[in-house]
Amino acid sequence: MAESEEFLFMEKCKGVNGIDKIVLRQGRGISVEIYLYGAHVTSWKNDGEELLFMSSKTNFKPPKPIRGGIPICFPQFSDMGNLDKHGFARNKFWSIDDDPPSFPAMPSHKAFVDLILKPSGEDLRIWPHSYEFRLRIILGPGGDLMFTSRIKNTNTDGKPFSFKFAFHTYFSVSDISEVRVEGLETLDYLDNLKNRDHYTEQGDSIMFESEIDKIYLDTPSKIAIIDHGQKKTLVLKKEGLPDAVVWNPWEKKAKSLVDFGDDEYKTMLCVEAAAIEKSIVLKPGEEWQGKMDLMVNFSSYSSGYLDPKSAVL
Ligand SMILES: O=P(O)(O)OC[C@H]1O[C@H](O)[C@H](O)[C@@H](O)[C@@H]1O
Repeated sequence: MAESEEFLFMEKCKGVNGIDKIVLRQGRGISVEIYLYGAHVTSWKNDGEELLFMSSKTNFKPPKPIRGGIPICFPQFSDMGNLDKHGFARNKFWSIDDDPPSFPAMPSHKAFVDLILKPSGEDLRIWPHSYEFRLRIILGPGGDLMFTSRIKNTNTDGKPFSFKFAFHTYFSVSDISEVRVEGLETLDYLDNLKNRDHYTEQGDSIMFESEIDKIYLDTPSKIAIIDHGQKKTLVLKKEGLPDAVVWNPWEKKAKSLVDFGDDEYKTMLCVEAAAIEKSIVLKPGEEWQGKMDLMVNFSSYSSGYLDPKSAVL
């Protein structure tokens, strides 16, 4: 292929308000957009169809976080600490890591980017720890979206640090009343709407008819979001992230969020791969790794998606 015709698997460009953006592409309507502000994925398309929810009211104005897509919560989750809600990683400008230490990549993984976040002098006053947070985002040839998150303690004062973490994914759904989530039934959870008290989920797959904000504990490595309205199933696979948050603000809370449309709760669902209940603790020199893969299948049949023998995965 002539150089001028070369397919661009990765492109750097400008997004809303001139913020640097990376686009990963695989052809056939398969693409991902990532803002360097927050290392925030704002779009994931397969077959031309958008799979992530973005609020029509988000304004892409730092230091406010972007509402929708995939924000990263680090080193704090929610208000479980003294930092700003969900920590600072989603409000920082990340850099492209042009010289990432090598770690396994499949030869077929041509659409990828390595990002890095390190603290500035001012950041160290807010959270007095040195770290290197490396994030590799890969768009597979079939449209799978894969994240590897690596956080290293680079403190020179000999001190460990601890943190919580979440990939706060906002999935786009056709109609929240037509959606069910499989993989979380019968699990223990902390209910954010009830003082984070401990409960056990009953019954079958999770369905939605009111506000939900739960931290499921020790969850399986695969969770399926089955959208009957759109005949699609989104599968979330994870490693190193034992917990899973499920959030939908529903009508009343949606109205109280300035960057969220009043009716938009009907077309989104957050299912967040996370490490919350037990903080991760790293000594100087130690590194933690957490992975999340997202896949879509355009059919909403059965619960066979979580069967290890299923052809889907
Ligand atoms: O409004 P944000 O700071 O982005 O947080 C949005 C939501 O994130 C998580 O899902 C939390 O469990 C919720 O309690 C919170 O409301």
